[in-house]
Amino acid sequence: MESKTASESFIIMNELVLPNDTNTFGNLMGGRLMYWMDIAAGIASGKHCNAPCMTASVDNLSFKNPIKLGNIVHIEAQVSRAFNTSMEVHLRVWGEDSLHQYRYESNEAYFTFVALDPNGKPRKVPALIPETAEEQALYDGALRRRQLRLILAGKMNPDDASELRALFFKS
Ligand SMILES: CCCCCCCCCCCCCCCC(=O)SCCNC(=O)CCNC(=O)[C@H](O)C(C)(C)COP(=O)(O)OP(=O)(O)OC[C@H]1O[C@@H](n2cnc3c(N)ncnc32)[C@H](O)[C@@H]1OP(=O)(O)O
Repeated sequence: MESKTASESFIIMNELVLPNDTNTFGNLMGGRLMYWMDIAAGIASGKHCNAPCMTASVDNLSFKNPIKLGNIVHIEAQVSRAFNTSMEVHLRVWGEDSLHQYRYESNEAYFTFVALDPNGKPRKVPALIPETAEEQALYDGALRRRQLRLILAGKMNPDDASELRALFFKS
């Protein structure tokens, strides 16, 4: 299976915040943003492995700034590392006020997607090649984040999380 570069999975998604997307403060509902982020991450992971993918997990999502009614939601998604059948997708979100021409950071998150075969079972994905320094840093950190999320999901024994343990215990 041929490896693919990180940038081959890069996508940008834009949405306009309409009244039906907002809460009583006139800001974008968090749940609506998560819905769009899920779709963006699904497209990016599908581009990497050329197969249908399922959301396996979403890492902690904190909302730095609300996105206002009438503003544009700008989502960038790119696979940061591929494992065996799963991929970590890095997402960054900005709000854009196109009238006054400025952009503000809204949030950042990591989603994990699993590629599925025609029987709906996890299937192998191509390895990912980071090319830039930023992609390399995301790639390097992905193993630690994977170990943490698998421990929290009860799918990994903390004793086996060597990369994560190395952060706390220096030899
Ligand atoms: C054709 C080209 C298309 C291109 C363009 C497509 C565009 C198309 C756009 C679509 C955009 C919509 C995208 C929305 C997608 C949904 O909304 S999907 C709906 C929500 N998600 C679900 O319902 C998933 C339900 N869960 C499951 O089906 C299964 O638990 C899973 C996720 C498939 C995992 O299966 P499993 O039997 O537990 O398998 P297991 O062998 O233990 O683990 C498989 C992998 O999952 C990982 N994993 C399992 N649990 C976790 C966890 N909690 N955290 C992290 N990783 C985990 C494992 O580490 C393993 O990874 P690898 O080590 O192999 O790399």
